[in-house]
Amino acid sequence: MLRIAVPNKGSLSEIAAEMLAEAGYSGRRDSRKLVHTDTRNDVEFFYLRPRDIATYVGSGALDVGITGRDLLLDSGSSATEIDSLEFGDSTFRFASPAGGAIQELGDLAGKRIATSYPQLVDDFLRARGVESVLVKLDGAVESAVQLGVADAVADVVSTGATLRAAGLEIFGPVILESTAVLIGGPNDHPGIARLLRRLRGVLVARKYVLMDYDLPVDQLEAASQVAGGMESPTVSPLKDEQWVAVRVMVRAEEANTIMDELYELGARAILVTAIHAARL
Ligand SMILES: Nc1ncnc2c1ncn2[C@@H]1O[C@H](COP(=O)(O)OP(=O)(O)OP(=O)(O)O)[C@@H](O)[C@H]1O
Ligand SMILES: O=P(O)(O)OC[C@H]1O[C@H](OP(=O)(O)OP(=O)(O)O)[C@H](O)[C@@H]1O
Ligand SMILES: [Mg+2]
Repeated sequence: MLRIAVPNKGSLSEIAAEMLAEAGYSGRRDSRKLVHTDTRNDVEFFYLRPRDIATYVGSGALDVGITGRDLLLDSGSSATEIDSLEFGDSTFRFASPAGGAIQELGDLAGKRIATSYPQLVDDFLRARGVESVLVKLDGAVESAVQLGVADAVADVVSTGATLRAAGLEIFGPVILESTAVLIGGPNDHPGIARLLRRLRGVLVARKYVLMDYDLPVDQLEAASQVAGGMESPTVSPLKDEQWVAVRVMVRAEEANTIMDELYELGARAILVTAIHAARL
């Protein structure tokens, strides 16, 4: 049985659960349950704090996990990133009082930096030869400057609203671009490849749509240039031999542009439908 660590709370938990459901796995019904077995798919889910997931996976206690790249790097665990899961994006940045004395990385030398990600920040500063004092806090680090326990902060920034509200301003280089990731450890479980295929399938299903249309047969080459499909378009005969029916997968964001171009080539009855699952 494949043992999978998933976030039990926080920014990543809901989307991770949705993604696993779309990938065909059953999940816990009660949010206080910490373990759920999906016997049909031969997997066991462990609902853990996202910050702890890399520790469990890196030690081999669990086979794979879903967590944030920033949390993985901060954990110091030997777990490694298998793939990005394309949600939970955030940027990790330094911030200091707007218009104050700390404006660039070098200004942090000898200063106190509040963060919940001390390992991540320490690795970053060390690699650049900056020596600062890290003040480890559990959360709400933006208040640390106002309250006098730090001179600057290093934290997750999404919209930037929290920083602004605390009178802080981003400065210096990007510490990390983070996203939710699938991580693995020492266990080489055969179920990992299947899980990965399913999760990638969910990402494809979200990104692509199916497009069906009728086309004058002499326009087939031109239409294939507009939308070539994954391997090649599926072409079916119609009763009227001057026409064919064509089916292709296209990127959802490009669907309308492609419909416009196909229409101009003479395509008619162009239909777009959602894909519920995919294996490429
Ligand atoms: N707006 C956001 N705030 C915090 N974390 C975010 C945000 N957007 C994405 N993330 C990512 O979510 C992960 C942090 O999740 P975690 O559950 O530990 O913290 P949280 O969402 O801040 O929850 P809490 O602070 O209530 O424990 C990190 O990988 C982080 O990059
Ligand atoms: O850029 P923004 O969109 O404002 O989001 C970023 C803020 O959100 C998170 O805090 P969270 O709400 O998780 O509280 P915490 O600091 O207690 O973890 C993060 O730590 C930042 O403070
Ligand atoms: Mg938080």
